[in-house]
Amino acid sequence: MTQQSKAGAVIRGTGVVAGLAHGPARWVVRPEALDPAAGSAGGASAGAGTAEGGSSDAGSAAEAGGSAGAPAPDEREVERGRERFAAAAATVARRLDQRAALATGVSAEVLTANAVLARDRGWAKEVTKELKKGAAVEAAAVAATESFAAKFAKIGGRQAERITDLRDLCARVVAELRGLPEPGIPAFDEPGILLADDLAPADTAGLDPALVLAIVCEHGGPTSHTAIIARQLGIPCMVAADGLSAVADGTRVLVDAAAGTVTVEPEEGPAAAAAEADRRHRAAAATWTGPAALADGHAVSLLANVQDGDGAEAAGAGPAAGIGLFRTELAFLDRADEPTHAEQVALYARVLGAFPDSRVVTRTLDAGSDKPLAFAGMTEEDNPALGVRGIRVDLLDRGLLDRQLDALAAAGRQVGGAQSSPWVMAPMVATVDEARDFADRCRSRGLTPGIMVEVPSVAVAVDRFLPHVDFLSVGTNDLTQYVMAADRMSPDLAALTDPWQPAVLRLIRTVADAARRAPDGRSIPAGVCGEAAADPDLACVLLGLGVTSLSVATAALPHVGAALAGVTLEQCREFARIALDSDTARDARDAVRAARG
Ligand SMILES: C=C(OP(=O)(O)O)C(=O)O
Repeated sequence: MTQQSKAGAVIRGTGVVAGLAHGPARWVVRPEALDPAAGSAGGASAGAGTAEGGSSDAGSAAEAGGSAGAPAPDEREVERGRERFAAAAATVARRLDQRAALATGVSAEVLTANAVLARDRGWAKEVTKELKKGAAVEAAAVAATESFAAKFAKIGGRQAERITDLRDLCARVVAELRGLPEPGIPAFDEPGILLADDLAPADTAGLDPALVLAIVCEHGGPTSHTAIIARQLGIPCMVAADGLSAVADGTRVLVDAAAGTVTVEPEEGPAAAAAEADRRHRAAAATWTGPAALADGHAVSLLANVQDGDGAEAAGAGPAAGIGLFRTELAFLDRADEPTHAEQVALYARVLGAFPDSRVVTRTLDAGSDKPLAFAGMTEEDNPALGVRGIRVDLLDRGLLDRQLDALAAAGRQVGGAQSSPWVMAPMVATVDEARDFADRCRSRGLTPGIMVEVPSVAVAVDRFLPHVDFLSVGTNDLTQYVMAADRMSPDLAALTDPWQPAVLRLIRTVADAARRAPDGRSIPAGVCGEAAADPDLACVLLGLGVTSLSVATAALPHVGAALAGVTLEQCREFARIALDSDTARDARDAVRAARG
């Protein structure tokens, strides 16, 4: 750990909002109140002024977790503790409501959701249970919180990411019980980089982007509230930055959220220049309105990735030229039963209707691995990323894919016009047989068939697949996972699953070259719809490699569009040459970034 504090040391994490920032580190101080031991009946009531325990009962105290050694209380003491907790939680909830009223969008929603959590009856009940075991009210609050945190951690996923919200609420309630000011963000007297174990939503929602240049958390995940709000505020953000605690408050750092790095005490001149260049790029993005084109006038097909009707309509209202990836499985993740034909038609028609005159690419259900669908009939597997997922689910239930294609064809007929023969692609295709079978089933319904290029077998032998399909779309997230043999979900392997890996870029070039020279003199569209396309520098490289479209999250469109507007096709080709000529992902990124300036 100590070596990470040295000048030039690099801490790695996961970037969740791209951007670069340079400035002094400012730590959020963790409230000591969250240490259960500090809140026990014997030692935690400082400030609150009362010892919640009463008569002695060693047996119940031993069971009390945070209250070990505390005597069993009488009913009045339990009631007093319950009332004090309820009053403190109500005060915290009221303050959150007040802040929600001043906030907008996701920030307001998050603050309101946390106010609701502060009033949660289950939490209060658990606190009473702890009080009855003899815990002081603060220890009871901490123990009840930790009991829920353990349950959330067991459930995992998004629920686990709510642990931070819960602990933050608990810290606020304990501070209130002690008569102390609420814990939170330090005062910024100059712009700086906010560092934290993990940020609480109540903190993130009130951040001033003029002062907080970037956020780096030692913990947290890409879908945590911190990430969501940072994205809304446009603040570069990194999570899972292992070893961050070794960076002392006040140390100057350079955060590169796109690369997922924090450099401790970097060389001042280059760091300041890089941050300034990034600030310029972001300012250009703020004013970019499309349509996408290169500086030499070459039009670029810049499309949106969506997952439901709302997302499609939001994309339709912006500069996207269409939809390059509609992830249908994400629309049904919470469904126990397969959506009916009518439900599917309604959803697909809404998405197709968002771009009545342009391309909308629907991906058939990519169920499995990190996106389990309850109704897809999958069983638990030891190695789900290499198991039954995507088009392979057809092995379990052939009807599922057919019914989805039927619904999409019906939606296309309903919307009509340019959408009467919707583009549809299959995920996880690995063999020519699968591609041919999928294409036949699409064509028999009047659909336009394509496949994702995400299994290396397709990229390596792409010329054998081209005769069967009308378009290709490279899913760089999975392609990188499978080329590098590195789980895309593992934060420890983030350096391997970096889409700048030259081996991945070489495969993309192979695919783009082959698609341009498809059989029968055809030129088959070959786009990229993975996260790689949302990195402005890498987007330039991908165009230089010859891909025909880029599809990115709607929020990333202006960043990519503005970057493309600043370069010519010849420059993109040069960036591609530089990247392909690199030995490592980091070298490729650094060299292209330096060339782009
Ligand atoms: C776009 C992709 O698919 P997913 O939804 O699995 O990220 C990809 O793998 O790049």
